[in-house]
Amino acid sequence: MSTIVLNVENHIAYLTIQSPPANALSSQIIKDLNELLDQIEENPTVKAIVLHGEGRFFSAGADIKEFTSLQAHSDYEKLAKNGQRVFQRLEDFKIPVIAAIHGAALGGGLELAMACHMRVVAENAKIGLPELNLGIIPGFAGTQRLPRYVGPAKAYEMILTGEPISGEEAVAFGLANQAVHEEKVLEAATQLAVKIAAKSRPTINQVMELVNYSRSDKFLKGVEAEAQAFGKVFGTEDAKEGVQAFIEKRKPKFIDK
Ligand SMILES: C/C=C/C(=O)SCCNC(=O)CCNC(=O)[C@H](O)C(C)(C)COP(=O)(O)OP(=O)(O)OC[C@H]1O[C@@H](n2cnc3c(N)ncnc32)[C@H](O)[C@@H]1OP(=O)(O)O
Repeated sequence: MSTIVLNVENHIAYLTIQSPPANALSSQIIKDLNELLDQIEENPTVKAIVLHGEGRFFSAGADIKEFTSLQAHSDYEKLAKNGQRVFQRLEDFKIPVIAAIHGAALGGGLELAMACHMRVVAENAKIGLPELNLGIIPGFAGTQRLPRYVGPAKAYEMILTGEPISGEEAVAFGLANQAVHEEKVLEAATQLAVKIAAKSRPTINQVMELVNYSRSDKFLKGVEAEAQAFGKVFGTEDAKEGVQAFIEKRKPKFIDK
C-alpha cells in the first residue's frame, strides 16, 4: 500500500513517504499529503516539518504507471493542477518544511522538494527534472520553481537535457542548503529542525508569511500555464512513446509529433 506516515516528536512533524519501490507520487499520495497537512495545522505543538522518503529514494516523481490509466488532455491537466495545488499549500504553510533527500528527487519528487522551504541532500543524490526523456514536460510547477533556485541558464540546461545533478552540485547552485553523506541526511535535517523548533512559534509563523512576499507576481500565472501545457503535451505521439518506453525499459524513439 502506498501512503505517507505522520509522526510528531519534540515539536517536529516527520512526514515519511512509503510507496515502494520508488516513492512515486500517485494521486493517492498527493491526497494523503494534503490530509496530513490538515492534521499538522491542527497541532499547535508542531514548529518544523521534515519530509523524507523510505527505501532507496526520496521520490522518483509522479507515478508514470498511473499516466497510462488517463485518456483526455483534461485528465492530465487535472493531475498537474491537483499536484500544483497541494505543493502550493505546502509552500504557503506557516510551519517551515525541510526536505531530506537521499537517492533521487526526480520530476515530481524534485517539484515536491522545491515546494519545501529548505533542502538537505545526500552528496550522491540524483536531482533533476527528466520529464523530457518521457516526451512530456514538468507539471508540478517545476518550470516555475527551478529557475528561482538555480537561475534560468542552469534551469534550461537541467530541464532540456533531463540530466540530473548531484547533491553537491545542488548546494553549489543554491537549490539545496547542505549536502551530507547519504546515511546522515535525516539526522542533518533533524538538526536543522531542532534549531528552528527552539524559536517561538509566533515568530516562525511570521517569517514564513513574510518571506513568501519575495515571490514573483508572475509565478502563479506560470504555474497555470504549465498545467495547461502538461495536459496538451500528453496529446502527442511522443508522450505515448516516452511513457511506454519507460515501462518497457527501453530508449524512446521520438518523432517530434
Ligand atoms: C507532473 C510530474 C511528472 C513526473 O514526475 S514524470 C516522472 C519523472 N521521473 C522520472 O522520469 C524518473 C523515472 N525513474 C528513473 O529514472 C529510475 O527509475 C531511477 C533513477 C529513479 C532509479 O533507477 P534504477 O535504480 O535503475 O531503478 P529502476 O529499475 O529504474 O526503478 C525501480 C522501480 O521503480 C519504478 N519507478 C521508478 N520511477 C518511477 C516512477 N516515476 N513512476 C512509477 N514507477 C517508477 C521502476 O519502474 C522500477 O519498478 P519495477 O521494479 O517494478 O520494474
